[in-house]
Amino acid sequence: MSGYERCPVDVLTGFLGAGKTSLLRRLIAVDALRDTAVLVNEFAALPVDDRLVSIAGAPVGLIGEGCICCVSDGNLRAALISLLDARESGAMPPFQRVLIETSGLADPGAILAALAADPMLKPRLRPGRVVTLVDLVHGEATLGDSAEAVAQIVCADAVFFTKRDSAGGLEAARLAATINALNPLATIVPEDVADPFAWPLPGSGDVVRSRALRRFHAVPVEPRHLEIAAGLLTAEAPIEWSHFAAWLSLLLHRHGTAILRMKGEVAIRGDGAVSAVMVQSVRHVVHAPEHLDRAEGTALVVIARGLDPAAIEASFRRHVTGEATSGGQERVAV
Ligand SMILES: Nc1nc2c(ncn2[C@@H]2O[C@H](COP(=O)(O)OP(=O)(O)OP(=O)(O)O)[C@@H](O)[C@H]2O)c(=O)[nH]1
Repeated sequence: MSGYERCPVDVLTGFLGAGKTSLLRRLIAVDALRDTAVLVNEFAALPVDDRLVSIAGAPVGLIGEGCICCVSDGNLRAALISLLDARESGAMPPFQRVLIETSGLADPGAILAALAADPMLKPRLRPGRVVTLVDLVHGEATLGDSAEAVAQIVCADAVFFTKRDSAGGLEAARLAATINALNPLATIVPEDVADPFAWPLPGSGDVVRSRALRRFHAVPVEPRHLEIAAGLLTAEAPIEWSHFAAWLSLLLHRHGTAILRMKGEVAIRGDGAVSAVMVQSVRHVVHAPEHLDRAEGTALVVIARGLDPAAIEASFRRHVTGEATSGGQERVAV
């Protein structure tokens, strides 16, 4: 039997692009993840969050491709067991807490329910806190059209608003009212708090959570993400930034509401040298590109709703890389 007590599992969730990785990086910077094993899950195949968090110097584990709540919960289970075994054998530092960053489409209620029911994990882990990030710029639209975002609110212990610098106080007040109606048990963490996991919650966390989970199961949310699909854009050679920027701007202008998220690295051709940037968009909003130390090649994940990723790829090849397409029909007219 292990000499460790049951380890709390905290869950950091929030819809695509809500700011989960950014918060993780800030927590690392203020040393709030000391003694914490971090597991990161991506919906799409490219683990770019690993690279982003690695920039901030944290050890992270990745839980494969897919969304842990409904595609690969076996992966999450295996990752947790190997973490705990490594801690017991001394192969890992003696962490006191596990923090799971879910994919933007995860249903955290399903994750916690699966962990609580697992005979191998139950004696070694206990539920911690679910913190749901809500993006003030896109939160209202997302809660209006995405069952996944609603599910993330419904099982939150705490909700933390992000992108306050890009939105007014009115959005915060409106969203707080919506959130309160969806989940009156969720505490809205004040904006100046650095670590929402450390903000005190009213009452016992376990009592609050079990009530929240009951409430969650009463809500008819379809946890499968059938109409959402991810694609990967790659290029054999570094690309011309101006071509890429023009293509992206037209694509988002025309299909911004269908393109939920784009994230990844673009290798750019320069004067005799290749540079690389991390490019991100959330719906139609493109965030400032972040320069990377080294170029590993263009690899961009696109997550779209109701738009075939193969058509986006065909458009990208035609307008940006100039590479021949494999005969896919180009339905994304940009
Ligand atoms: N203006 C502003 N931008 C932010 C803030 N937090 C995050 N962002 C930007 O929003 C984009 C998405 O942030 P991420 O931290 O990658 O979001 P995420 O939730 O991890 O995204 P997924 O893993 O794809 O679901 C990035 O370009 C961030 O720089 C914020 O508070 N203000």
